[in-house]
Amino acid sequence: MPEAVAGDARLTGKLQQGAERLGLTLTSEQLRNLMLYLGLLAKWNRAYNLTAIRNTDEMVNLHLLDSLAISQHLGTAQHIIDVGTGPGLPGVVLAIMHPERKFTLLDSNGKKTRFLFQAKTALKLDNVTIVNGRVEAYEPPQPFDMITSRAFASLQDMVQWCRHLLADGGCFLAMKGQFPQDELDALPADIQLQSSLELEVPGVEGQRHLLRLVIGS
Ligand SMILES: C[S@@+](CC[C@H](N)C(=O)[O-])C[C@H]1O[C@@H](n2cnc3c(N)ncnc32)[C@H](O)[C@@H]1O
Repeated sequence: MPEAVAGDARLTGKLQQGAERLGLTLTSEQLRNLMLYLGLLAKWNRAYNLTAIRNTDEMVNLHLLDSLAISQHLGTAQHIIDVGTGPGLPGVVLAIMHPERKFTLLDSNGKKTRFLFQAKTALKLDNVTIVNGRVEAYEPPQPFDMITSRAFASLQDMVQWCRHLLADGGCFLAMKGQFPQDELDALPADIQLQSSLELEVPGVEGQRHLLRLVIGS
């Protein structure tokens, strides 16, 4: 079944065209790995309820393309943690796109991290480290340049739970739907919004925003 999804020419074309609309030209290896990940997600989702999205067409838009939409916005960050990654969104997609960067994928849900171990092995993602646990309690061997998150927590909780993970000069890259003005207003005074980008994701209705937050002096 993962092979059937991964080899589906229509879904592959849809992913490739969607990526092009985002300004990305996927290599054949990236395309193959993204489709293999889709196949694994669709398969294990049946047994373990990893995501509420069950339809593979919708997964292409709402999971793969939505994650790919931030692929060009990682700047120079080399050491990245995706917090509340769930089944690896956006973390696995970014790790496929950027094999030269290191990604830590963290989630407190054991079912989801067990799936991530399967995906890491199947996709040979040597640049990925998986951590099962609550982010507040995580003590990394070294701090990160960037913290990514999608559908994780309010900005206030995210900053409170994760700021100890950031290296000096590092940033948060938070994927949000509507512009979260109320969440920004509730942030501590030393957290600054460095930039906000409105993203258009093929096949995804509603607003998408990408917020870059830094810790000020
Ligand atoms: C709504 S899901 C989003 C998953 C994925 N980022 C996505 O966009 O599909 C939120 C995830 O955050 C995880 N989570 C919530 N609080 C957490 C915490 N304090 N530490 C680690 N993971 C947490 C949950 O287990 C869940 O998998």
